Amino acid sequence: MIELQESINHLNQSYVTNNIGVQIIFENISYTVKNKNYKSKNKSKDIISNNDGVSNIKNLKEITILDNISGIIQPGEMIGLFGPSGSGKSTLLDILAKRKSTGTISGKILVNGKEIGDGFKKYCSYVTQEDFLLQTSTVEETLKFHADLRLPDMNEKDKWKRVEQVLKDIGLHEKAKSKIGGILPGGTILKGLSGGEKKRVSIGCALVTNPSVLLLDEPTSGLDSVTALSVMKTLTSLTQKGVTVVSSIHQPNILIYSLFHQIMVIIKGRMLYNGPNVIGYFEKLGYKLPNNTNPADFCLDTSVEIQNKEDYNEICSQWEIEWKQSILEQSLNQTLINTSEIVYTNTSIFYQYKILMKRLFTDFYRNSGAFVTRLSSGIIIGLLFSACFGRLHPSQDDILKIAGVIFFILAVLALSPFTIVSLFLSNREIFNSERASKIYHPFPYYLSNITLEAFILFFVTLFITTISYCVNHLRWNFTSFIVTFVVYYFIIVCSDLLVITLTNVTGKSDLTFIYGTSIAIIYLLFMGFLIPVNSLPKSFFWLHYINPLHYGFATAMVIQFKDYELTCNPNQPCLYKNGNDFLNFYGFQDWTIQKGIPIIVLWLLFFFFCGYLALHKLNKEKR
Ligand SMILES: Nc1ncnc2c1ncn2[C@@H]1O[C@H](COP(=O)(O)OP(=O)(O)OP(=O)(O)O)[C@@H](O)[C@H]1O
Repeated sequence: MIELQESINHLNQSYVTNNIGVQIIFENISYTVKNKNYKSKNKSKDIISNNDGVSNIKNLKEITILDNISGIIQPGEMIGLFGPSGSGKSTLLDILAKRKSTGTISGKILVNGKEIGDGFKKYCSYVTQEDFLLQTSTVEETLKFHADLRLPDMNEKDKWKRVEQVLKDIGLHEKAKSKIGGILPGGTILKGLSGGEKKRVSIGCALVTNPSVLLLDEPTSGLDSVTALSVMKTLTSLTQKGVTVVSSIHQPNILIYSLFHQIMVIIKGRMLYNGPNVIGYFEKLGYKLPNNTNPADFCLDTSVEIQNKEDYNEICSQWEIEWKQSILEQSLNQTLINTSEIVYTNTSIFYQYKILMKRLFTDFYRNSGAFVTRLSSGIIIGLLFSACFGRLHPSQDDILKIAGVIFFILAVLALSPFTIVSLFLSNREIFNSERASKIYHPFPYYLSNITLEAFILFFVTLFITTISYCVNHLRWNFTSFIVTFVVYYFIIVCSDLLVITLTNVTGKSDLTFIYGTSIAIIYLLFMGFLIPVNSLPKSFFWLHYINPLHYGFATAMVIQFKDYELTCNPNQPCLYKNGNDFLNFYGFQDWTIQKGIPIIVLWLLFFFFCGYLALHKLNKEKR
């Protein structure tokens, strides 16, 4: 008993040197999801009415994906989860890892005899089928990132020791300083690790907490047989240290098959077999392994054959009775550590922000091409249009051109953030995967991204404003310049946040462009330059109220024209004797900087929260 308590204490201190043995028993697990194709007019036909599979499914309100599935996973064993495609392997792994965010789950999961608790996250890790890794990070940085966020109680030195140990465990000690590599947002290819090595890094990320249970969804998919074997051998070496490994797998070769201590076979959401001798069981059912046949292939072929039989449900029910009577009874009597005492602690939001900021700036530095492109396009556009307008004078001839410069700068600032759509979408997959692992809260992630964006936009705006001021000779004094810069900066950040919101809402670049450009066109049209607000048709008048660009334009115009002396040409009619007359024409005579800037800040805050809500609530990966 004392030994068991010591193990728990070790685990609660996070830096575990020995794995606790973890047994998982799941009993009568069912998982149903709402049928999106369900037609309400078919409500009365919930009962299957004909033999056409598609129309039958349409008649069902709910689809059962797992149906009363039970099984046992013993400590320190390697379990292979077999079954035809779509049988429910990934669903079962998701449920065991507590990662299902949709549907209804019923049944019981016992970890060492006790109901699964929150501490499970501390000693269970999950490796998804796809590798979601930041391309520009090195192997050791990737592992350290996970160590920083998953081992809150450990000091820096011990975290590095842990990273070293994991590098050895996954056999990538030599590649510690290599970049992950892959296609960067924007299309540049960064040379890095092979597919097998990336998979090892994904496994390594799961291993930093020294988990006692490792769940893997098809860790060998997309790998050649040699690499697949080497990955599976790495997993086997973990079981020798006491880790329980559960892995779904498609058609492993005989060498990989022989590494499994136990096999679970699922067909159509039901458990067909769970134990060490699947071949013997199939023989009992009348299916004999032919000579020179890979047992894994035989296993899959047989399970497909059984699932196509009309009585497959009875065969599964028969197995369940057998399993409950023989295996379950014995397993319930084992003495195991009470894992319900293990607590899971998260790192603080500030610490998460710091770690995410560090990774983001390293990524930014290493992939600064996107930044240079954004900056240079800002400079080129600024130079081009400033040169077109040329040097402007406070005269009747140039007054409209000065307003045109202000309008054009705001239009450029409103449209330029569309360049970030692909960057946000590519990082979203990594975010979704890390969020599912619950290693950080979405808020510090969002805030760190906005911080970086604000940093980049600062320079873009500074260049455009300075170029325009210098070339076009706008009203010059230091305060005017600074206030104009602040207005422009807030407007570009507003547009950026709007694009981020749309990206998070739609999740697709084409939709973001369609909605974004439509909004931008409306904003530009009702900004107050092309049609002064007091000339707007009554039915559209309200549109300028919900237009941050209008407030930006009005404020920038006031900075430029309030009490501005204008010269008149004696040979031409003098339309505006001074800047105030011109502001009057646009309906900005009562507008002030003190009114404009707070309203723009409120818009900024509004888009900031919209962007966050879209990321937090609408961007959830539905599993
Ligand atoms: N949330 C969900 N909503 C609707 N259908 C779902 C949901 N989750 C899973 N399914 C369906 O349940 C079935 C089982 O899916 P699952 O991914 O678990 O199968 P699998 O055995 O892992 O398949 P594969 O080997 O091809 O990856 C599939 O038909 C899948 O489309």
